[in-house]
Amino acid sequence: MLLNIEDYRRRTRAVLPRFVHDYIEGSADDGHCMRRNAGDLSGIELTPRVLRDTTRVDTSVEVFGRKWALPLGIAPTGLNGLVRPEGDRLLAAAAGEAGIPFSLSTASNMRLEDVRAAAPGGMQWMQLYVMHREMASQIVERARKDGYQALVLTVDVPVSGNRELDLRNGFRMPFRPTPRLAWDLVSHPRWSLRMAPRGAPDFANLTPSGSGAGSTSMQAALLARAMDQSLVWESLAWLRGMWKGPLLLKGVLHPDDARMALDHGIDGLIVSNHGGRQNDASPSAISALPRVANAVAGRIPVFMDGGIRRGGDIAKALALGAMAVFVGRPTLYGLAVGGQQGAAAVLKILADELVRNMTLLGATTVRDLPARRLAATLQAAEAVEAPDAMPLAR
Ligand SMILES: Cc1cc2nc3c(=O)[nH]c(=O)nc-3n(C[C@H](O)[C@H](O)[C@H](O)COP(=O)(O)O)c2cc1C
Repeated sequence: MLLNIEDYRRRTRAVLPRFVHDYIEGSADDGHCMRRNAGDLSGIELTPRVLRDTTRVDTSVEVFGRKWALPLGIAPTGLNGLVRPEGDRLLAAAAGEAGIPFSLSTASNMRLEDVRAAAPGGMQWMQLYVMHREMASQIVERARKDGYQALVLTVDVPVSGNRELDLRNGFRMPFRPTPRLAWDLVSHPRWSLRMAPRGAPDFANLTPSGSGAGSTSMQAALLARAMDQSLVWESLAWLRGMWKGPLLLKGVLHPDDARMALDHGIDGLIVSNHGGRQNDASPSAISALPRVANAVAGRIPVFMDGGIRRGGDIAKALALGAMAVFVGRPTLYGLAVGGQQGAAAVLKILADELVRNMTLLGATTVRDLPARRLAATLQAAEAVEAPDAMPLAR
């Protein structure tokens, strides 16, 4: 029975070849940071308030002038096409149906225009990796023309984290099957048959027009996450010159960096350690969240991702100052198990759990969730005081 995200996670192991499964599940070094994300979330307590009218529970939230049905979005993940053909489009459609945003990765396997066309009424954010400034400019320009609503600059990948599972599996781009990989494919015939008509997915946004896959060296550079390491705070003016809409930084954990972001006119922050895939010594996202939220003091919205596996985790993050959260792996599990429907089912599980949790907490809107009202116990956040109120969107 697929009752919860953990059920989907387990099923994923059976339906995907090992190298794809390990790519999703993998973390940096020894996985300490990834485990901290989950462990610190589990250590947070929210004390219910009783005898409140919870006949109607409203999970919606307004972000940058748009209404989200849930305080939840899909985080950018590269290589969704390895999980299912056209995985980017399927996830975007699932998010659109659920009334929540989808973030498209620079490392997507479909052209950003095609993803947008597949869910034109939906909310889509474009995630940016800067490998070459010229290429990044072209992606930003295309995203602007095509109506992407926010630009998310990922700042926690100056180099790739050490993903030893991928190395052991011989996973690289362009995809070249080794005997071991070939055996992996043969033992997962359904996945292989689904992939066969299109061949191995490649990165689809690396040429100016978005047609063709870009050079082999560019493909390899993106998989190796060979970023422009000269990107600094001052470089943000270059991005701002091209992008007038909401500009967010993803991967901020330190309160001083949050203050720097304010000084540089950033519109929103995503507190994230990349799902434990980058610096294994990073704090859990949930423990970093209240410090960042306090530093920002409601001036811009703060989001969070990393380890969200239950609706109750969403409530915890909102209690500690997030306006909304994102999930990375959970919707990939759904995609792996059941395509668009599977991703939709995962979102529904999280939504139903959130409604139940809010009801149990006596919270009828997301504004009832901030910590002081619920007497949250913040072991994970040490002595840092939880923010008083939800930050307001500008
Ligand atoms: C398979 C995979 C690929 C990812 N690719 C990207 C990416 O291309 N860009 C990015 O900013 N973050 C990427 N991330 C990080 C996610 O956006 C997000 O921060 C993380 O998955 C959240 O943790 P969770 O998986 O525990 O929900 C990726 C994560 C996974 C699991």
